[in-house]
Amino acid sequence: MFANRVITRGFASSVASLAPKVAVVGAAGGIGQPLSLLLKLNPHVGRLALYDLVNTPGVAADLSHINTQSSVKGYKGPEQLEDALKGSDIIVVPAGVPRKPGMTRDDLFKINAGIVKGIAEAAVKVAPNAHILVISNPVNSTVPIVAEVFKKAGIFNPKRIFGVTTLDVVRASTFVTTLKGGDATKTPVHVIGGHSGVTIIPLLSQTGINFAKEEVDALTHRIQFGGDEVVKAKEGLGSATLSMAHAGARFTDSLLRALAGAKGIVEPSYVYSEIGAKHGVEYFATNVELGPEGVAKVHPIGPINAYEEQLLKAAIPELQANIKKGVDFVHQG
Ligand SMILES: NC(=O)C1=CN([C@@H]2O[C@H](COP(=O)(O)OP(=O)(O)OC[C@H]3O[C@@H](n4cnc5c(N)ncnc54)[C@H](O)[C@@H]3O)[C@@H](O)[C@H]2O)C=CC1
Ligand SMILES: O=C([O-])CC(=O)C(=O)O
Repeated sequence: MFANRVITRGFASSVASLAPKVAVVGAAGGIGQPLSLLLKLNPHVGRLALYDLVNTPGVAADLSHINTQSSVKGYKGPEQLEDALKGSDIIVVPAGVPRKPGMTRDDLFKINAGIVKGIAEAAVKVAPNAHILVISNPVNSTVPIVAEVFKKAGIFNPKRIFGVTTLDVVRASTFVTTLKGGDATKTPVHVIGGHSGVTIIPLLSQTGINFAKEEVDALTHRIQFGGDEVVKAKEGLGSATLSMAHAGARFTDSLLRALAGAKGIVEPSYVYSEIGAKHGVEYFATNVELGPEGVAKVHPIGPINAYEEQLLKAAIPELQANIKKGVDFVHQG
């Protein structure tokens, strides 16, 4: 259900329509700009609010000339953050610094933790019912940061906070079909765990495809470290932006459709999870069925083989440490 439905008139239309509001925080960045473009093209978006510390008036002016139904408004600087978020149904957060070669996602914590915490605090004030889609790394820690800010305010709703891990399944489908053939758009791969290195656990046994042991090793490594391929290729100029914009737009589109009542929409996401709790972690990525309230059902891991059991075992201590770091940051910071 949309948190903040309002009636507005669509572009060039005399018919009043419901207008879900999506805010993008970090909208002028490498992910933010193409993501905002894809959202401007999405017919389910009614109002697009673009927030960043810099350049958003220009990005908004540019996108506003596209003849789709949604309105676009730019907001710049901390004094405009609350106005940008106010009344949002969905807040997508690709704000913060990206990796350079040699860095881990956890190395970004120092800068990005404070950025994400500040955005969550503003959301608590002006958009307490918004669904928050966290892209900023390290996702394993930034999702707990958002959750703890909402818990502190006494309004935590686990159905509304998502770590966007869609890029992991997008990559997994691409890499599997590159090796084995087939249509990547019709070859889903269940990827569970978190969003960094060994915490990314592809469940290749669930694809129904036969792999040799060396193929499983190579694919697992490539899916776990796909982000590093892009960081290396960009030679210090950042990490994945275009593929991430696609992944973020896909997740936002799925959620918008589910909020509007569409059934059977399943996307992977790193969420507060009873499935995770069984393995000793509060947050865990698995397939999630989306519904009118956000998370409708967190799907179980499903059958896994001995190889994947080992991957899971290796992931848990790192995930626990990443989650604790995020939780502690909110209570100490
Ligand atoms: N979840 C995932 O699968 C992925 C996550 N990422 C992460 O997304 C984040 C953004 O990456 P890029 O767009 O490439 O970086 P970028 O540096 O190109 O853009 C980041 C934007 O955030 C803005 N920003 C900084 N502080 C802000 C604040 N307090 N409020 C609002 N905006 C603020 C900057 O001005 C900049 O425009 C990084 O942390 C990166 O690691 C990147 C790829 C995939
Ligand atoms: O690798 C990075 O730092 C960005 C990211 O999360 C990804 O591409 O999966």
